[in-house]
Formats: sequence, C-alpha cells, structure tokens
Amino acid sequence: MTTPSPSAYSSSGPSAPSLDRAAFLLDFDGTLVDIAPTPDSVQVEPGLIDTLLRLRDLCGGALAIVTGRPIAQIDHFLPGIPTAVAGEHGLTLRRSPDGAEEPVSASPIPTAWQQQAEALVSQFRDTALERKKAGLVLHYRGNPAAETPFRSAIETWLSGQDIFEIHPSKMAWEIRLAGIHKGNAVEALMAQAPFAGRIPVFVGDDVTDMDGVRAAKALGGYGYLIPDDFRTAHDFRAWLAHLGENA
Ligand SMILES: O=P(O)(O)OC[C@H]1O[C@H](O[C@H]2O[C@H](CO)[C@@H](O)[C@H](O)[C@H]2O)[C@H](O)[C@@H](O)[C@@H]1O
Repeated sequence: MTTPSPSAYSSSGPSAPSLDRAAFLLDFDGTLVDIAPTPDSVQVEPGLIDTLLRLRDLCGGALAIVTGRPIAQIDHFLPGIPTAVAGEHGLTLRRSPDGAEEPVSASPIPTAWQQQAEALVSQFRDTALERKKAGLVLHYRGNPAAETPFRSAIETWLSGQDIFEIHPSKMAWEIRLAGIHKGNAVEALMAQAPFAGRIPVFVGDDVTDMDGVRAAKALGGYGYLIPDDFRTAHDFRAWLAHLGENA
C-alpha cells in the first residue's frame, strides 16, 4: 500500500490525510490527557470534548480510543464520544457506541499474585495496585523508591511461565497477557465500518503505543509519537483542534 499524500491540514504540525478519508485511533493517557499523579486524577481539558465530537463528525465516525485502561474508564472520562474503544492494550474491544464489550477468554491473574501485590503496595506509601481483566499494574509515581522492588516481585511471579509478561509503563510496571498489543486493536478496527477504507492516524506517547504506530503505518497510514512528532500532549491536542476547525 502506498503512503497517502498529506493535505492542507498539515499546515502546522505533522501531516494528516484529509478528514473525509481519515480514521483516528488515539491513545488516552499522555496524549488526550496530560499525565497526572494518579490514574483517577487526570483532567479532560476544556474544549477536548468539542474537538473530538467535531473530528468524529468530519471523519464519518471513524474515531477510536486505543488505551491501556479498561474501557469503562474511557466511558467515564469521554462519555459517548468515541465510536469504538479498545481497552487494556488491545485485549478488550467495543466496536460501536451501543455495542457490547466483546467477551474475552483470557487467563485471569493468579490469585496468589494479586494477594502478594496487595501486600506489596501496602508496604510502600503512595503506591497503588490497579487491577485489569487479565493483568495488573503496580504504580510507583508517588514513591519512586518502589520501582525496583516492584519490578523484582513481578519478575519472581512471572518466572517459569509464558502466559504473562512484564511491561514498563510511565512510573508503573504492568503484567499483561503475552501477545496482546495495540497493533492488534488497530488492525481489528481498521477492518470494520466506519474505519475500513480510510487512512489510519494513530497517536500515542508510550512504549505500548509503538505497536499502534507500526500497525497504522503498515496499513498505509500515519503513526505519531509524543514527544518525537509532537513536542507535548498539549501541542498534539492543539493540532487536533486545528484539524477540526479548518475542515
Ligand atoms: O494507553 P494509555 O491510554 O496511555 O494508558 C496507559 C496507562 O495509563 C494509566 O497510567 C498512567 O497514567 C496515569 C495518569 O496520568 C499516571 O498516574 C500513571 O503513573 C501512568 O502509568 C493507567 O492507570 C494504566 O492502566 C494505563 O495502562
């Protein structure tokens, strides 16, 4: 597939296809919202909802959020906004606003790991355990001294098995199912209406987003990372607002 030629929307910032041909697949934390001290304390900037709604209309509904968070959290922060949501780095998928989250047959995290994770975070102030469908996150943003002990504990739990993997996140260590990544979600969404036949534009900020970038580019689209392609998440959101305003 050939790379599409950019349109006039690229006047400030990286190139994008014209909105009537584009599909947007966007990361949440560090991209649509700034990184905050805790997962619950992120702030949706005034104007972002209007920007996303305008964009969704102008690109025929082809707007998806592809996040590491559970889908329910995107519903909380961006209620009714995206057409589709892929959660937990591509493990979970809801293909349409009124559709159901697709059932996932995945191994749950062993109870022993969950119990040890609870005990571990209780030993380090200002740390947190986040539970997911088939994973967990040990957050140490509030106490960086926990980084090494958290990693060591996870490595011990994971040794001798290949169902789960450790992944670095921003001031957090995550356990995920092996083989799950955002690239799968991009491919799945781009195969269905209203995304199919459009040019994917994926934007993210973290290691987990590199699979989304690769998948979008492999489909003949665009993949951008903050801070490589946009200096900050704020710059990215300004670019996004510009796309909507000039259509
Ligand atoms: O794929 P994303 O939408 O970027 O989600 C990645 C992870 O984001 C969240 O954690 C990160 O953001 C928090 C809020 O800014 C921050 O406090 C934390 O230190 C970061 O690691 C979320 O909690 C995770 O579940 C996501 O996987």
